[in-house]
Amino acid sequence: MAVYTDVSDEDIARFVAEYDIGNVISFKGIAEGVENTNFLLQTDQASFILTLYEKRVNPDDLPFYLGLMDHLSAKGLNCPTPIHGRDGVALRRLCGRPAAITSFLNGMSPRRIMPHHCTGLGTALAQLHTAGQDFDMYLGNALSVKGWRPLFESCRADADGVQPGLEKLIEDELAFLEANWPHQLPAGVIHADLFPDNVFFFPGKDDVSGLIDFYFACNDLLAYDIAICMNAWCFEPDNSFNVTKARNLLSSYGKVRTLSDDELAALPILARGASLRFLLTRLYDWINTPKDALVTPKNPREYINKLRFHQRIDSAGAYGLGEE
Ligand SMILES: Nc1ncnc2c1ncn2[C@@H]1O[C@H](COP(=O)(O)OP(=O)(O)OP(=O)(O)O)[C@@H](O)[C@H]1O
Ligand SMILES: N[C@@H](CCO)C(=O)O
Repeated sequence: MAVYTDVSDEDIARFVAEYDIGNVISFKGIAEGVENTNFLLQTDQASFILTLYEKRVNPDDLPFYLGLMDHLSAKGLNCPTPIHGRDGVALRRLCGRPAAITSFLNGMSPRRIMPHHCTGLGTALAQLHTAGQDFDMYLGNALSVKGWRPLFESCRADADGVQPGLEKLIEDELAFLEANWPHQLPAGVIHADLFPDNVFFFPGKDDVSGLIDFYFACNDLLAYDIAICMNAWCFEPDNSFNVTKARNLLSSYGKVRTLSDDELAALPILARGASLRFLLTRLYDWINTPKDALVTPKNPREYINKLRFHQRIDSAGAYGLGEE
């Protein structure tokens, strides 16, 4: 569960009085999610999400995230819209934490991922990249190549305790990625955490109905975001790679934003980087989450398997391209 900060009825009534969104009729903590405290807030006008930003979010980065959601919503992308108070301010404080209200999105994240979900995902991801091109704020990716080594150093001593040989696997992979990372590819705003729990669909529909959780968004290589999605969406629970899902993702993306030959050629290395990034953050959480914590850390081993898969790939053809 993820309600780290308790908010009383009086606190919420006082907070909502700063906005023109009606009177509170219900207010409930949301169990899903691990990073921030989220509440479903219903007023006599509409439903909203109230988020209190917890430790992992740097408060200095919040204007970027909220500004980006404002920008993308204005461009017609279905993402949470920050609600501004009567004074025009969207980012406030509640119970000692930075807090904001955003619009509630209907739809559900898919429980079982089917190939058609990956088609919708590719379209939505390319729309996000296109809509983000003229966003005028910049936030570097703290979790790209330069950030991986310090993260590794902070948990390398415990790596082999999670899986024998893991320290060497990561050390070798880091050295490879640091030497070969394709820094020159087209860049822009990326979501950077577009896992199935952050993508909504209406039942029986192929198109994405909404994207949420922009709190890892940043400026980085656009194709790196595709690699993150490929890892999160195109492997089956038994760790096998589903080439149909990958083909659907890449081909629907390409219909909205053309992928250059250089981006396509770089996909295997980007996918290795995307595997290492989530392997490292999961490894860190696995080692550092107290046993009695309210949240269960995600298993890093899943990303060892993904990394090993991409290490064996030498061209993007293995991801289903050219097979349509
Ligand atoms: N704008 C929204 N509309 C509808 N539901 C939302 C919205 N924002 C969040 N939720 C709900 O709250 C849950 C948690 O949100 P979110 O994923 O942003 O939390 P988080 O703590 O940042 O989690 P994580 O980083 O682990 O994915 C979502 O799974 C979804 O059910
Ligand atoms: N999506 C991340 C966790 C939330 O940021 C993961 O699966 O490791």
